[in-house]
Amino acid sequence: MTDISELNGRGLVLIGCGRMGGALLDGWLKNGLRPGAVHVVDPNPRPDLSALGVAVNGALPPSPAVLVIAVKPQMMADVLPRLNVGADTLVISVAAGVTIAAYEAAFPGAAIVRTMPNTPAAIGQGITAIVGNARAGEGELALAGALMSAVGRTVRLQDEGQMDAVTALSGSGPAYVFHLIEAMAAAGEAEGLSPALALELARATVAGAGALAVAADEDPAKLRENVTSPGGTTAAGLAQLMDPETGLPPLMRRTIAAAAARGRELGK
Ligand SMILES: NC(=O)C1=CN([C@@H]2O[C@H](COP(=O)(O)OP(=O)(O)OC[C@H]3O[C@@H](n4cnc5c(N)ncnc54)[C@H](OP(=O)(O)O)[C@@H]3O)[C@@H](O)[C@H]2O)C=CC1
Ligand SMILES: O=C(O)[C@@H]1CCC=N1
Repeated sequence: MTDISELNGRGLVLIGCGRMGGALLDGWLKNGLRPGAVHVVDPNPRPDLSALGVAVNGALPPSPAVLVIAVKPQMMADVLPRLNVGADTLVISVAAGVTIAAYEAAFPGAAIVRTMPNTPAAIGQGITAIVGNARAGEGELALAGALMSAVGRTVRLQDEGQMDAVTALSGSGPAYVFHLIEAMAAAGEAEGLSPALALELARATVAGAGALAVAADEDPAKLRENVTSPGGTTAAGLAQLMDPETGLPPLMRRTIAAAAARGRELGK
């Protein structure tokens, strides 16, 4: 089954409808999941859910087709023991760090798919990495892929061991890019631009460069070279940014290593 509207029969339960769970839910509803087929559990649910026809904090179906877990990793010890799933319920997690083994302990025998989406999912431009346990066959992986494809691209991992690095790169990555926008705007202000103009230029530059990086045939290194005139302004800026000791590469190395290490800690 790879059409998410086919979930409309047995339904989907979403545990945690915050920033990530909410973005996923919006994508599913836009892509054929009936609101009446969705049950959300959340202590402070979004006010629009009931009006949409989504069941909120009511009795859960005993054997939904899919159970999606989108609470903070720190909540798992409290949340997982309260959940029951049917023999053929597919359990999908979006949580950082929490391992397939932890879900297998909570839901013995269940098909588990661990995923890592990111917040551009809110506009259908996310990227989600997907890996399943031994019980998750092609059908379950395809269903998880269909759900995540509703909010952007998907990639399958062969090895769950890659998930902390993926989380550090693409899961957390949007925050790094937003901080890049903040830092570029602040630097523009320091050079005399108004805050509004600096932010507009920084935002549009990152958006345009990101779109070009995806659309162009050339790789990012060639796109960078295309901007860089010998002896020009870009070369002067890049000499700072690409400094092997103080530039972006060692900083990004430390950034992603720290995020991946935190993912490993959250999984303990
Ligand atoms: N945000 C991101 O960029 C990404 C997040 N993730 C993962 O998604 C998960 C959720 O993160 P995020 O959406 O950012 O966090 P949020 O805090 O925005 O969402 C979590 C939601 O779960 C609710 N909640 C708390 N306790 C319970 C409970 N016992 N039962 C049901 N719901 C509960 C929270 O309610 P309340 O706020 O009232 O406590 C909140 O609405 C995390 O595991 C995170 O690792 C994955 C990829 C990217
Ligand atoms: O910060 C976090 O832990 C989550 C996981 C990836 C993005 N946000």
